[in-house]
Amino acid sequence: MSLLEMRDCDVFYGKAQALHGVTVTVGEGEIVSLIGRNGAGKSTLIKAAIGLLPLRGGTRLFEGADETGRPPEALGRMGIAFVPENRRIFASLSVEENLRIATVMGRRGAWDLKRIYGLFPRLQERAASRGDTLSGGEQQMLAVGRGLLTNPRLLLLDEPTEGLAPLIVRDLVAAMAEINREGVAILLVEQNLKVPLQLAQRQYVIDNGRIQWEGGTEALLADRTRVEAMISL
Ligand SMILES: Nc1ncnc2c1ncn2[C@@H]1O[C@H](COP(=O)(O)OP(=O)(O)OP(=O)(O)O)[C@@H](O)[C@H]1O
Repeated sequence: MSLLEMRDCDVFYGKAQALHGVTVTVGEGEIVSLIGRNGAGKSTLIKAAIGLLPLRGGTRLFEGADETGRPPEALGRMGIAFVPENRRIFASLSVEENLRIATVMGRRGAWDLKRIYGLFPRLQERAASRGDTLSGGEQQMLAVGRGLLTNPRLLLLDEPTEGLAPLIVRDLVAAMAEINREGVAILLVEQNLKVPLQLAQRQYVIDNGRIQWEGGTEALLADRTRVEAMISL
């Protein structure tokens, strides 16, 4: 049974249809990528998955239970954490304060402050620094750390490596692999194949609001030229 299943989803903005019968599943403990260029429908799917946008057709299932109408407020209890593209860091709070307020949301479990600092030593070094003094990479680490402190079973990451230097991306990729080894499933949204090919077991390519390609990572490598054409700008 899938942890998350978005089945045959239709989503509209007013009269404009942004998703057409999209099906995406994430199994327990899996890393799955959703890849597509600007405007392909990635954010729309994530917003529908967390209940911010209603489905006009289709269903949203979590562990097989129909959660189609569940509001985003229920996410933490369902065991889903969402790390948005803009990272949502509190600028005037310190790193540690940003982390501590996340612990009041969601569920109690194995992820605590000490383990977040173990995963991202850089955050411990910067524990007393204000959110608005962090580099892009540090902000992303903090955003992921905050998500983990809700002890999710599924982490939704919207373009986590966008605009970051290669060395920082390498650290984040290692951290995501470690998070997954601890049993957390990840839905990774990206605009290119680089990180998905390193991390994910299964891949979906979306364009024009439709899933255009899906398969395992080996199959993606074999079909790389065709897939690159689907996501090039
Ligand atoms: N609030 C909105 N109102 C109307 N149309 C929207 C709205 N948000 C997105 N769209 C449209 O829906 C389609 C899908 O957009 P979406 O933001 O999901 O793409 P995306 O793949 O996430 O792109 P990006 O990488 O830029 O975030 C696009 O055609 C976009 O113009």
